[in-house]
Amino acid sequence: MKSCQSSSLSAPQRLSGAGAVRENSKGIANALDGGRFSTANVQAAELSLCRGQQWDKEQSDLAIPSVNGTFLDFFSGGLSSYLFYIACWLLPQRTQYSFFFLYSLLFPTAYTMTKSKREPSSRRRSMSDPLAAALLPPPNESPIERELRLKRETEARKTSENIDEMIRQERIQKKRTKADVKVLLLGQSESGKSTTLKQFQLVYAQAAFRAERMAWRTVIYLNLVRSIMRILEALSPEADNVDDHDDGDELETALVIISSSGRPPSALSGTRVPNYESYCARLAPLVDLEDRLTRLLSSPEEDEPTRLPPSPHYDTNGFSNGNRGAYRALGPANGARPAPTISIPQQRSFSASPISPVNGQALAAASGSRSSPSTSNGISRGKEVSVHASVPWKKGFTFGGKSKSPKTPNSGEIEGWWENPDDPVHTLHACSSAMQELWRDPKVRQRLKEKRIRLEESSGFYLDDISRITAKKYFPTDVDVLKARLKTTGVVEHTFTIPSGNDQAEWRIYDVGGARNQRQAWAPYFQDVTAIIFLAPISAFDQVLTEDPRVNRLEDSLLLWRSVVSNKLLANVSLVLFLNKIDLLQAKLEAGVRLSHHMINYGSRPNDYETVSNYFRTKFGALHQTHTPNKERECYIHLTAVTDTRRTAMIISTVRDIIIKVNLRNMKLV
Ligand SMILES: Nc1nc2c(ncn2[C@@H]2O[C@H](COP(=O)(O)OP(=O)(O)OP(=O)(O)O)[C@@H](O)[C@H]2O)c(=O)[nH]1
Ligand SMILES: [Mg+2]
Repeated sequence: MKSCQSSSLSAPQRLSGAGAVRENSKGIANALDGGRFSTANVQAAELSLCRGQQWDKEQSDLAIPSVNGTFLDFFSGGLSSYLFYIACWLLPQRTQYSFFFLYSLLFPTAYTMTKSKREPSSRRRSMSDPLAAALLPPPNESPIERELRLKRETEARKTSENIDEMIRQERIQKKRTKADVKVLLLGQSESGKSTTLKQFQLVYAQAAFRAERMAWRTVIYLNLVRSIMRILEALSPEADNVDDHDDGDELETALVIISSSGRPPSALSGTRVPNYESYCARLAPLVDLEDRLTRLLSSPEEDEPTRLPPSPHYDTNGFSNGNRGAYRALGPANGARPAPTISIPQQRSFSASPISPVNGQALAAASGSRSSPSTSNGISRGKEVSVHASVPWKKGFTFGGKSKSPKTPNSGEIEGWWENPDDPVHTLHACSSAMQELWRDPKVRQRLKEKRIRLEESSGFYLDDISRITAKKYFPTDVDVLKARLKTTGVVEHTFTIPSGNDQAEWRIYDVGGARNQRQAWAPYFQDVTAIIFLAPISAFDQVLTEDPRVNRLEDSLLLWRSVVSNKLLANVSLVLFLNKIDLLQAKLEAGVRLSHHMINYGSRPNDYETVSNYFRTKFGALHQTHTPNKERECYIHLTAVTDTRRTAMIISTVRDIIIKVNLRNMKLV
């Protein structure tokens, strides 16, 4: 009866579910004599197993009913034991325990009824209590036997306690090594949160990342088309008569960069682009294509940017109102997590005048649409189009379902799309040379410069790669996917299995929408969070918020950072700060944009990258020092350009080690 020997049972064996119980019941069955399966036998053996005692067959001889007894004896003892035995084999572990519990409640009554004729009352009572039955001293026990028995019992108790302690320790150890890590990516819109998440995918879920590359083709096409549309819009003579910031919701942050002093005079009467109308005519098919790509990525019913519930008064600390940025922090009234959505910012259409006779219809749909909110085919212009994350937009981009080729076995990507006449690549391919001419045209560049439009800072910038991207067999590279811009709304959870010492841990990373109307969705995710990676795009010191063109983006980042570091709910959460977009910062400073023009406090310090980046590091670090409710907490600051794959992979590895270390330390304290 090997399994009854507690010392030979390791803790995992004892915890290993139905198998262990079956093994035990087999041992019990073997121990029973000549088919004398009885309630007390089984109970005593099972209990001695549970208590870590050597099951003593002699104990089972304590007036056990047998199949040779009366019918009632058989029913209460024999039949029920059979039932128990069968249940041990058939039922899952949890059910076995319930069954065993019920069984011991029901049958002892019948059993004691049958035995009452033969047993003294004390024994009867004890037999109705399985534990007492198992521990009952033999009748006529001598003092020496008693002493031995008590010694045995003490040893058994000690063994049992040791096993319990082993189990407890194993549980703690398991929790430590397999601990779930929960990371929140926070920061304003376009700070680089989703790009950081893609970098995590590239490092820890490369196969899945690569398998999805094809789906990003649609987003990349849309990003490119929108860049072209923006240029045409900027060149439009009508655009000069309209204030660029009349409706902040419709602008993308990085597109139009206007200093606090307002529109430069050259923007109003500047360089004329003689080929403007010709460009409009040649690029007119892109108007429809833009709508089509937007539709492809959108949920049919969705025309609201977000479906977040109204924000209640949830704020306690942090997320205080900034002087200009009203941060209400907050979560849904019932604490429920809002449904995640992804949005693609829709752009204004350009205006062409006069309408080309060739492409007049397409252009007509686009022209004058500043005043008309929708196109001929019903898509709202100037409004963000949203797609719920539940919409499987990444799957099966067959563009009309006509792609006859199957998916490749390894990557799941669609083959032979270029043979499908409905594929958007054909329209792009046809417009490719016009797009390249437009982007290379020195007059166009001059006009954009006059209007202080720096498209190269804009998200989804693919204008230097037009010929590659519009090629019929274009296949997005990793970097293309990293650069693709798809605005997040709501909160999207991603799970990774990440090496952690000799083991692996499950990481849940939450990518949130960073626009102001999205921030109310963050708070419900603060609970149990292990670490926050906060992204502050420090290149944005001369830019304004899309949501509120009166607010400087860097100021918004600083206020948001202060709200996070001062939040008491997050007092014990590890903080990692990415001062992001340093590549753009460097380019901007080299182009002569002065930080002191936008941050008066910067004073007369040198305008070089080293000094500026150190200034930001100190400024953000000092905010943490001053406002953190936990003075022990360290804040880890990195200067990043999260579109740089190699560098970011190294930073992610460092961040992972930090988070694991801090997490382990915190758990030991718990
Ligand atoms: N050049 C450069 N571009 C970056 C960097 N980080 C992000 N981007 C680009 O900036 C754009 C916005 O980045 P996202 O990751 O979508 O921003 P987000 O924080 O998720 O924005 P929301 O979803 O609106 O909250 C993308 O097109 C990125 O490719 C960077 O360090 N350098
Ligand atoms: Mg995002």
